[in-house]
Amino acid sequence: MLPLIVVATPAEAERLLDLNARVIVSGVGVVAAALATARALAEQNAGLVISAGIGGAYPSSGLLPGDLALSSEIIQADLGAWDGNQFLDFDDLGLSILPDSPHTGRFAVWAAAPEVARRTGARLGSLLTLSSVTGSSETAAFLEQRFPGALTEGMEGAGIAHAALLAGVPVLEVRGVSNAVGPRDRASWQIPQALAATRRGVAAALEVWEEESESV
Ligand SMILES: O=C(O)c1cccc(C(=O)CC[C@H]2O[C@@H](n3cnc4c(=O)[nH]cnc43)[C@H](O)[C@@H]2O)c1
Repeated sequence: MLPLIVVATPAEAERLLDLNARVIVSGVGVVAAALATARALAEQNAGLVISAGIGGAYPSSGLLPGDLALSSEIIQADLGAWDGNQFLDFDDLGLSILPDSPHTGRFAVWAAAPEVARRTGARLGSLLTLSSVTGSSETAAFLEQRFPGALTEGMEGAGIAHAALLAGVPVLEVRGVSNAVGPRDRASWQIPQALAATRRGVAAALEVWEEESESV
């Protein structure tokens, strides 16, 4: 079973097409990503799902454009309710993303993620998914405080993880850092460096997956 790689845009797919995996382009955002992943897994099963692409790094992570982040956990960070200026998450609200069991939108990942991080020198930590790009230092600080140790944000990971969970397939998120999370400064985004980092992470994940598959 080939691994499935899900990216948001054709530019993110371009550098991955020669790898030994099926690559699909979902479109941007958590819903587009979930739907595309669910459809792809229904068409053809996969042994591993990789959510890959560029992302923003939280200032306290110390990550810079061109660096690589891998998920130890994938968190759907904007699930909840505002009560005045207090944010209540699904734990507080007693809500679940699943119909018949508790799940707050914090997704466990593939057990080999630490090995991929070791081989690449990537940082391993929580990767957040949001429906919009954070555009202020205040919001970045709020998210860092709610999710201590969070490395990056993107817009697709949790949707891909949700579809993978329903299909019973392990998932990993790989983000090459293109920008710092904070005030919008699109001109400073370093996309080629981020795409190169993404490829490095995905290639290492496939290497580990192939070794694991050969040993069983
Ligand atoms: O602000 C703009 O002008 C603009 C123009 C083109 C693209 C964008 C995006 O925001 C792309 C979102 C896309 O890239 C991922 N991404 C990259 N950096 C971040 C971030 O700091 N926060 C959230 N998502 C980010 C995301 O996964 C999307 O696929 C903006």
